[in-house]
Amino acid sequence: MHEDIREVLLSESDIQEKVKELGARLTKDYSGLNPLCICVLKGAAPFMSDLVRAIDTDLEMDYMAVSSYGASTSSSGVVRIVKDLDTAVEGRHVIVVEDIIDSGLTLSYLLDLLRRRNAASVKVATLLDKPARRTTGLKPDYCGFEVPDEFVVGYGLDYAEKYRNLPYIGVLKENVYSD
Ligand SMILES: O=P(O)(O)OC[C@H]1O[C@H](OP(=O)(O)OP(=O)(O)O)[C@H](O)[C@@H]1O
Ligand SMILES: Nc1nc2[nH]cnc2c(=O)[nH]1
Repeated sequence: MHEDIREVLLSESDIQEKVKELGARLTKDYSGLNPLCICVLKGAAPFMSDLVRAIDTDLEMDYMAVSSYGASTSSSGVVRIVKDLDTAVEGRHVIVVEDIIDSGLTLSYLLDLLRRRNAASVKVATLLDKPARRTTGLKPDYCGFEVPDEFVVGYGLDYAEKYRNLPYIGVLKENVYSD
């Protein structure tokens, strides 16, 4: 799989250092609040699992899976819940954990839903932000890195379900898409 990568944008140590930094900020901001960290499957799973271990205060974890209809490398904005939360969010301080915000459509839908369920607060922690493609006014509260307008893979992010287990973030060679 490494041979399919044209360029590494963020190395494993870049990512791990940033995760520690975000964890320290979240520890400070959420101490005593017992936040509910919601991982948006599947892409955010590696980030969630590293991030929660960098947060040094009580928290709970839950998982949600949504699917957006559309082409494999872009989001259509139509979102369907594939797996809902097991936890009631009413009155909870929620942190939505994402791997990437691109158009922002997936997250806009989720934030609306969590607010309608009367969460006490809803904030967003994302590893990557691709602001060039935003079609909503959404801005993450905690963000690891801004990335250019390119399709990235690794550390949870896939192309056709591959590359999620790369420990770094990279861009694929052109021929991978045509194969
Ligand atoms: O800002 P948007 O344009 O809505 O795109 C961002 C969403 O796209 C990716 O998920 P994807 O639908 O690829 O599912 P996956 O996490 O299971 O790979 C990513 O994990 C975000 O949830
Ligand atoms: N793998 C991957 N999924 C995405 N979903 C939205 N943007 C991206 C991206 O750049 N890479």
